[in-house]
Amino acid sequence: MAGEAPELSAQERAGRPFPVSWDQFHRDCRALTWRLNEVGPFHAVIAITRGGLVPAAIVARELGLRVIDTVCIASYDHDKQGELQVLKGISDQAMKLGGGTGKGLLIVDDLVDTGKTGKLVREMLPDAHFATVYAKPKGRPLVDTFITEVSQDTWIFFPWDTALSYHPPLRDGAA
Ligand SMILES: O=P(O)(O)OC[C@H]1O[C@H](OP(=O)(O)OP(=O)(O)O)[C@H](O)[C@@H]1O
Ligand code: HPA
Ligand SMILES: [Mg+2]
Repeated sequence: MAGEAPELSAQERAGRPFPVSWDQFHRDCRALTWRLNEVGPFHAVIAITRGGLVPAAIVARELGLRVIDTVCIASYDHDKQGELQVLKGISDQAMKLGGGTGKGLLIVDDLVDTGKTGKLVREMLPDAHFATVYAKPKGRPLVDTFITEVSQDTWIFFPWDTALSYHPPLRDGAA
C-alpha cells in the first residue's frame, strides 16, 4: 500500500554484521564445553537443527557423549522469522534418558535471538540444560550457559552460511 514502510527482515533490523570464522566458532564451542563440563554430566545431547548440529558435534566430542538426538524446527526463511514448525520431535529413547522432563539432557543451539525457538524446546524438556554459543538480549534469559552476548541489532553470519569473497579497500568507498 502507498506510504506504508516496507517490512524489514530480521537481518535488516539487525544492521550490525558479526561474521564468525570456522576457527572462531570452534574456539567458542570449546570455551562453551569448558563451562558445560562444570555443570554435567549429561546423558545425551539434543541438537536444535540445523544450526545446533555443528556446536552439538563439537561439544559431544569434547564431553565424550555419543548419544545425540535432534529436534528439527523451522522458523527463519533465510532471515525472516515465520511460524515455528516442529518437523521432528525428540525421540522416545532420548525422552526416556531424560526421565520425561529432560533431566540430565543437554540442549545445544548455535544462538538465541528472540528466544522463540529456545522457548519451544524448553517447553518440551523443562529440566534440560540449554546451551548456546551466542546469545542476544531478548533470548538470553532462556539460556543456562552461553559464551558471547551480542546486541539485539547484530546479525551473526555463521561460517556455513558465508564464503570468502573480495572486499574493496576502504579508500575506494568500502563501508
Ligand atoms: O531465538 P530465535 O529468534 O527463535 O532464533 C534462533 C534460531 O534461529 C536460527 O535457526 P533457524 O530457524 O534459522 O533454522 P536453522 O537452524 O535451520 O538455520 C538459529 O539457529 C536458532 O535456532
Ligand atoms: O543473528 C542471526 N544469524 C543467523 N541466523 C539467525 N537466526 C536468528 N538470528 C540469527
Ligand atoms: Mg536454528
